[in-house]
Amino acid sequence: MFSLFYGLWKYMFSKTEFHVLILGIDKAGKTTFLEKLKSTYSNLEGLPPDRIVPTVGLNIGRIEVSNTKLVFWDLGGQPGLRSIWEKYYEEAHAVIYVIDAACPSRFEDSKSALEKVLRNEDLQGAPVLILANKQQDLDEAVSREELARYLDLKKLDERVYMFEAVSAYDGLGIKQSVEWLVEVMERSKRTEMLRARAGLTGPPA
Ligand SMILES: Nc1nc2c(ncn2[C@@H]2O[C@H](COP(=O)(O)OP(=O)(O)OP(=O)(O)O)[C@@H](O)[C@H]2O)c(=O)[nH]1
Ligand SMILES: [Mg+2]
Repeated sequence: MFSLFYGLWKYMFSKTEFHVLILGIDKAGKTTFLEKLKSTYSNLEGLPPDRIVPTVGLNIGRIEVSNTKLVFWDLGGQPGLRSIWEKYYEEAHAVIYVIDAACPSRFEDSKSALEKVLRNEDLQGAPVLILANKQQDLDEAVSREELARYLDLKKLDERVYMFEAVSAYDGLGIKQSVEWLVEVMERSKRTEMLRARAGLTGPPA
């Protein structure tokens, strides 16, 4: 009986917490993006870009958006570190994949790393937010449309995804991207599955 009421209480009153993985090859701008996110959604000043160093371990960022808690896991994208990504897949509600839109010489590496992420069974059903970063402040950045064509995003039909142009420096595109992410995570089958696995099932009918 107690566990029934406890389950009900937990379902009704605990704030949902979503885990979002930030992936992408090195220098894409993942950590800069996370710091901008933190300063956009909290009173905390994010680290300025000139104090951000390449990620070797894990950076964690927490924000709250419309009563929903988001925990971001930002991992290093250097080739030797990418094998660590998959250790976080099972617990992730969604993925943000960051691409440096101003560096065409690395598009191929970025595309194949993205395809590998999308193929992984442990991320089945996870919504994916693909971000073309450095979009506004660098003239050499390719357009959102051109990058979408290169990535061949049309073939992602079965996946819940959004492709957005952002700038981690000035915040372009950040709010609409995060709002989309919260909305899709709230009603995704993946969230239901992770909730059930954590014992947070809904109240009995
Ligand atoms: N112009 C411009 N530069 C950016 C932007 N975002 C990031 N950068 C720069 O890109 C470089 C890499 O940024 P990081 O945030 O360290 O990249 P990362 O993806 O976290 O890299 P790893 O931790 O090595 O995987 C830094 O020099 C940043 O200042 C942006 O929106 N515009
Ligand atoms: Mg980093």
